Amino acid sequence: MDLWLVGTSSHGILTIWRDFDSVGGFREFEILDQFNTVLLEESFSILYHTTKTQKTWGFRSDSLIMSKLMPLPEDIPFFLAPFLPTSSSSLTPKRPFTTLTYAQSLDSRIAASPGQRTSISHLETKTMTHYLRSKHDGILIGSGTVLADDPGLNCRYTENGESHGIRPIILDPSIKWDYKGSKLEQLVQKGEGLPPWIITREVGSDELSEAALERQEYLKKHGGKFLHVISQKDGTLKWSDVLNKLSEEGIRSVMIEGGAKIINDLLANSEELVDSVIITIGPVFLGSQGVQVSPSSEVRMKDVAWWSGIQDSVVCGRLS
Ligand SMILES: NC(=O)C1=CN([C@@H]2O[C@H](COP(=O)(O)OP(=O)(O)OC[C@H]3O[C@@H](n4cnc5c(N)ncnc54)[C@H](OP(=O)(O)O)[C@@H]3O)[C@@H](O)[C@H]2O)C=CC1
Ligand SMILES: Nc1nc(O)c(N)c(N[C@@H]2O[C@H](COP(=O)(O)O)[C@@H](O)[C@H]2O)n1
Repeated sequence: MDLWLVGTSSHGILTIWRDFDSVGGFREFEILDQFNTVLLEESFSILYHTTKTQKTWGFRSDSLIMSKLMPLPEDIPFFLAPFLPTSSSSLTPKRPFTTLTYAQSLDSRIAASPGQRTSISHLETKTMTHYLRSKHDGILIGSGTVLADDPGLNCRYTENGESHGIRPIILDPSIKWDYKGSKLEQLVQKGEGLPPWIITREVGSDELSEAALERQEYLKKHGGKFLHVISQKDGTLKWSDVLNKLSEEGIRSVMIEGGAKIINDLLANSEELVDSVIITIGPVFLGSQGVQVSPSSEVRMKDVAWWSGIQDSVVCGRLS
């Protein structure tokens, strides 16, 4: 369990840091998030009163309930509209409408180091991400991301009080990730998320490790599903096959969030598979140890539009 430190700045913004080395107290801090204090949930109120007096306070991560999202900036729906799936998207069953979307630093990194969950987006653009989730049937990430981030992959944006169930889809060909005990499982148990689908390569059960078979059984028992795709000679899966499989399963739109391997592959090779690209850019340099987005060759975007908010900018476009 991590220790957390909370403090307010003079202009009333609550900042949450995570103890970096977990030993010897708070020596180095990773700034996790900044919340406008009025947006905090009830459970934060004690912390809020404590921090209001400029004191700091340590608490345990299991008592950290995520803040509510911010109100969505009014101009965001209009700005994003040309890049979103519509009700007539993907009526042809070949593949879903596919949005590639992620948050990056100024030096094109999506995490501070491999395997480290790193907050780049401001609460405002995080809210935009949840709005995007509300417009898609599925959200896809790779095994590297699920293992590093233990993400929630649900949609917390509500419209007229209605919530949207988005299907978490994980490209995990060798079933490395364990659903048991994950944040995703906790959300499903609370009725705040859907059980995930796992895309694996089509192999006989004798080719899977004992641990992978156990993970598979557990998830199947708890509402998850495995989608098998025939791999190429090098063991990788063709994106057209992956998307085709999702389409067969009724997914009409999917947002692909990462990580780096997946983003780099799709940017380099898949202009005919990706309909929109939506990138949040946060004002931070994550440094040369960071996980880099940089496709193997030049890629240009067309139909480009920019939006700027409190802290971040967002660029949307299509691959040319
Ligand atoms: N800032 C942001 O918006 C985001 C940041 N991230 C960060 O990205 C990092 C993870 O990135 P990365 O390590 O590159 O991992 P990825 O999430 O891209 O997963 C890579 C793995 O996915 C599987 N995979 C990918 N493509 C294929 C394919 N075509 N066929 C078969 N399997 C495939 C492979 O799994 P296997 O090895 O099991 O065969 C591969 O090793 C994390 O630190 C995370 O925090 C992630 C998403 C968004
Ligand atoms: N939009 C965005 N901004 C960041 O700063 C991020 N680090 C990410 N990461 C992606 O979001 C997933 C986490 O989602 P939950 O909030 O846990 O549902 C993570 O797995 C990355 O795909 N995104």
